[in-house]
Formats: sequence, structure tokens, C-alpha cells
Amino acid sequence: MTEATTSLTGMRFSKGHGTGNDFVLMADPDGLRELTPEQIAVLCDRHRGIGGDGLIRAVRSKHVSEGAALLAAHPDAEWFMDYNNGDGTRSEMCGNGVRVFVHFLLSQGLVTLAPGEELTIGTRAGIKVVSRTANGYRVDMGPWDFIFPEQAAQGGSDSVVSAAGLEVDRPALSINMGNPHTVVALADLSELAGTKLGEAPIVVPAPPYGTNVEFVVPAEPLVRDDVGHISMRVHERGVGETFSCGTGACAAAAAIRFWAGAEAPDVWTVAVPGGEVGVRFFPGAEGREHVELSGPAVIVAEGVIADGMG
Ligand SMILES: N[C@@H](CCC[C@H](N)C(=O)O)C(=O)O
Repeated sequence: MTEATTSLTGMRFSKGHGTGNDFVLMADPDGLRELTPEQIAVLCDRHRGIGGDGLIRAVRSKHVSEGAALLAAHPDAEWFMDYNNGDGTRSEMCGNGVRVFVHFLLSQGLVTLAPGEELTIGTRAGIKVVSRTANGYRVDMGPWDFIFPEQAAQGGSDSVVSAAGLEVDRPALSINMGNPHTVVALADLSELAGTKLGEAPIVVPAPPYGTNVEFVVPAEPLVRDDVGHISMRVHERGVGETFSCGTGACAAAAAIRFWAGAEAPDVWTVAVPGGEVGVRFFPGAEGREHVELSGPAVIVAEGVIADGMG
């Protein structure tokens, strides 16, 4: 809604992560510092910039068109997470990002969130409701959907994925978590380790706006004490392989739970290269099934951009 500021020099930033999915964060309460895709890519560059899988701008919802549209129904969604991938492209949603975003707002003194309270955040995928846990935050991510519902209902998969290191193409299931995901089940952890994610996996047919691809191995046994356990690696749209993906973990749990059938549990742990996140499925107030994501959020640095960055 505003003109991009031309220079990054002097911009204050924080650096944070959730299970190793790392972000450059900036506070722009009045919507005066919308960055260009090129500036975002420079800031996220691991050699020439701060480095990050994405950049998150904290802006009051009323200053962003998608945020302003949410306020009529959700006047408490004061803050909007303007999420951008490391290559400068926008994404609708970031699950690890929401937790780190709230941690950032708290660290900047822009919100308060006592144990037991909830904070409503605006995103391009609608509102997300965040509360504290003993070790971090939990987020009501809202409902999930199949991207290709007819194909999912017919055969349990809707596409085929090929990736370097995998000897044969694999059936996959595409899930909408506000942003797109395609989930592939692999046989075991050695196959997961041998999958090469330096280049984007090929998904046929791909969801219309591209996709994040999750490679998942169910634990043996899959369910212990009513909790399902899976391991996952991810290739993110607009980034490459990352240590973790919160929406990807939700999509992976949704796909494995769907494939496992009626007896599958509602509570899951998802082990990722950067740690572990929790996923829980529960009935939402509007009658659709919601997904809850839980995990840590950390701020590791604060600084000011020097004039070398442009
Ligand atoms: N890492 C994120 C997802 C970030 C967006 C993704 N790359 C996309 O383009 O949709 C997460 O934790 O959910």
C-alpha cells in the first residue's frame, strides 16, 4: 500500500528461527518500509546479507490490503505477518514463521501474551491464533484441504514426484495449508537421507502456484501411546532445502494420517533436521477440522543494516 523505501541502510532487524527454519525480521508498524523482492533476496543471502530462509515484516494489518480485509471480521488481528521467501517471492503462510513472528513482537514490546491468553495474527492465509506453551508457542493453523480432492478420494494420491537420489518416481498427495504442499512417503530413513534436495523435486501434475515438497518416513511402529511419529525433509518453494517447515509438518501429518486410515491418531510428532514440532488435529468451531502446530521460537540477534548492503 506504500512506496518501497529505496535504501536498506539504517534498517533495524532481528534474526530468529524455529527448529532451524530461519528468518530476518523487521518491524514496520506503520507500513512505511515495504521491501522490493530484490531487497528481500539480498537480506536473505547467506553470503552477502544477513541470511535467512525468509523475511518477515511485522506491520499493522490496517496498512496492508490483505490485512485490512481481515479486520472487519477479526478486529483483534492488529498485527500482520508479511511473509516472503528467501528469493523474494511471497508466500501465503509460514508455520514456523508465525511462532517466531509472535516471539519477535513480544521481544520488541509490540504485544503482550500471558500464559493462557491468545493472540490473533493476520496472514495472507487468514488469521492464526497463537498461545504460549511450556517450550514455545502453539498455533491454530485453521483447516487443511486436499489441493486435488477428487484424485485424493479416488486413489489416495494425485501426482508423481521424482527427485535426485530416488530410484523410482513416487506417488504423492498435495495438501493446502494456506500454502501448497506435496507429500511423498519413503520406505525408510536411509532412503530419506539419500534423497538429494539440492535441486527442486519434479511434481507432475504440480499445484497451480508451485509447491513445497515433503519427503516423509513413518516411524516403526507408526503410533506409540496414541501419538503418531514421522520424520521429514523438505524442499521449500522459493528457498530450497530447509531445516524445518511448519506448514510442511502439518501437511505431512495430514497425508500420513489420511493414508493410515480411520484408526490413525490426532496427535503427531514430526522430526525434522532442525528439531521436532508437534501437530494436532481437532474439530474447529465452524465444523471443519483444524490443525494445531506447536514448537519453539528463538531470537538470536538484533542489528542495524550498514551501508554496504544497498
Ligand atoms: N517454512 C515455512 C513455509 C514458508 C513458505 C514456503 N516456502 C512457501 O513458499 O509456501 C513454514 O514453516 O511453514
